[in-house]
Amino acid sequence: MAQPQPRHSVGQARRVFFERGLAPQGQVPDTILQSWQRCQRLGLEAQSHPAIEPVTEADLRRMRERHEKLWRLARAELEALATDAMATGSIVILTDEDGWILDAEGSTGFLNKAGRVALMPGACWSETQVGTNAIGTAIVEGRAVEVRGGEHYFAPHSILSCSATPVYDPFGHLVGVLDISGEASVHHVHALGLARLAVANIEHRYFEDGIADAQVVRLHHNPALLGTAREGILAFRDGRLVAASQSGLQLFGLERGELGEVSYHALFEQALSRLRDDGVLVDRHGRMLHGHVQEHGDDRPRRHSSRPPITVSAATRADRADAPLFDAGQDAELQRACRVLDAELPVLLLGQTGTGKEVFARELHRRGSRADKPFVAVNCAALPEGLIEAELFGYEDGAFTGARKQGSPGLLRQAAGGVLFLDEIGDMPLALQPRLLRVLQERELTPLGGGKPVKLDFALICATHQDLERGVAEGRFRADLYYRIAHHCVRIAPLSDHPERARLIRDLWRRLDKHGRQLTDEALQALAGYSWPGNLRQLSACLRTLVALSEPGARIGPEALPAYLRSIELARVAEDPVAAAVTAMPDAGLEAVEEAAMRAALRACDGNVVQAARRLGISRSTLYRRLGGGLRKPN
Ligand SMILES: Nc1ncnc2c1ncn2[C@@H]1O[C@H](COP(=O)(O)OP(=O)(O)OP(=O)(O)O)[C@@H](O)[C@H]1O
Repeated sequence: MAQPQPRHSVGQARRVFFERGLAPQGQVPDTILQSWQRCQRLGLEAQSHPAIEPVTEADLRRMRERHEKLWRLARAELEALATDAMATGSIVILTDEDGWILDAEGSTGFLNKAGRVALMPGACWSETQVGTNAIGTAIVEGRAVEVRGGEHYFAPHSILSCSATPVYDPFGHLVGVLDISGEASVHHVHALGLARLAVANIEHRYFEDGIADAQVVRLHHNPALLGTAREGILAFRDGRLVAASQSGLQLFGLERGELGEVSYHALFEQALSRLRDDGVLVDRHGRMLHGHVQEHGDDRPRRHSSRPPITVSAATRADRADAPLFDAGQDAELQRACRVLDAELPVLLLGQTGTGKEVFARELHRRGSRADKPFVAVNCAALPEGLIEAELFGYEDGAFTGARKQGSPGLLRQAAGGVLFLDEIGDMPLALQPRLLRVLQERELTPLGGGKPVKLDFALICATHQDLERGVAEGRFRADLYYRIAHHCVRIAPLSDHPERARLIRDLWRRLDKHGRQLTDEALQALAGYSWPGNLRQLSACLRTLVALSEPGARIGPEALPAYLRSIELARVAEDPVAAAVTAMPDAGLEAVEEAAMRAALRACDGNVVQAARRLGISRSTLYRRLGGGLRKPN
């Protein structure tokens, strides 16, 4: 990164370089000196006015059209930065990958001043044409660069102070530059940091369109940062890392040039299915990362894409070996909701991901009067926005490009007589909400592309993990649709709030295992002590894996549990001193965390191995093996 230099030393450095032909080592940042040397080799004349010819309005329009994606994804950042820039008398600039300025916004006063040196839309600020400047030099260097006053190669540009950060697409290709420029006489301390943050947001948005034929993984040590620009995003195609965000690369100490070279197994110890099932994945350094997998290219972020976006099925059978479990409270909820549904009124299921909303909806279908008719489940978050309308409402022959020859009846008609389950209703695009509302009110549908209105007959269950009331308050969800679907709400509690997790685990275990496998008390205690952020989905996947990996009749102890249960959560079960030791080292590898937990437990138990092992829920021999000699033997 360019270091700010006192102005007098730049003047001196210019004299040394341009008049005496020597390298002013240490007087300007190396980046600037190297750029001056490149410009000199090109024969640029520093005291002259560079010839910058902005393109015509029509060419600029075409250029913007060609870079529509960059412009669209950068729009929100440009607008936000332009407001700040106005207040500080500076401007924000977006260029393409060659330095052609697509947009400049901010302080009108400074826009005029910058225009006098052709820092304006339609001009090209590549280093070869304009000499050392933040935009052009950032493109050459491939990283953020600050160029202040006299550090610009051409003397007339010394009125500018500019901070530029290149923008890369997920595959590591340079797509543009975001620059903040202002008066050279003012030191814009935060400009480079602001440009970097804005670019991180833009690059993050590039992944919203998905990556075709790739599995996109979003990860972070801290689950609270998932969904923000700080999460690491990695995309794998055929087991190879083909795309990544800057934070994704940083997480593994990788360079952009390594995209396409690194295999999944070089980065992770566990299979990707672990992340899908448990919401956590251990990497090659033993670090536990939280996150989720987004399957194959789509135009919106997906949740739980392991499930197909649309399924049409018959009612589930109650006598299945893995039939769901409902406690007395849930059973009462089911009975009430069943009556509501049979009265042709909609039911809304609310709950965190994996709490069992779809399982609950299927059970409602099974118990209700429409059990012999189809159950049509639509995951609104997993369907591309452009397809939701056609899939739901159907279309006539040739209604839009790509439409099937003979048209499609749409899912609303396919649900005829049965139950339509709209999962993730909170992700229903705003533009489609009035149409859905109309259909729900009129129970009649006119397919896309025209045709006769058709009478509809289905019972509606909606589900979401989102706070829809907040969605209404923030204008993301229509109030009239909300009141229509939220007639009867059922809240499904997260596992962390379950009052009797141990009993639930025992009951689930009995359902899953028919061959006498037993969980030891320690294992049960550890399982019940964990908060299960992925709820029943995570717990159920964990128990199924334990059954699959053990022999009939086996006793399953804590050593068989997944690593995330054996370390951090065991420590939490074991109360404060241990939990404190573990939470104090959020970035440490798993082994180090486990060891810290063991040592803290030993200290808390005054060196008594038996007590410490019990407290941690692990065997004495494991504690001896891991901590070696020097442990006090029990009497
Ligand atoms: N009542 C239950 N009994 C047993 N297992 C259950 C139950 N409910 C859910 N599960 C387990 O959890 C998994 C996830 O449930 P489900 O798909 O219904 O969750 P969800 O709340 O709809 O999740 P999402 O919001 O992510 O779509 C199920 O596949 C099943 O393994």
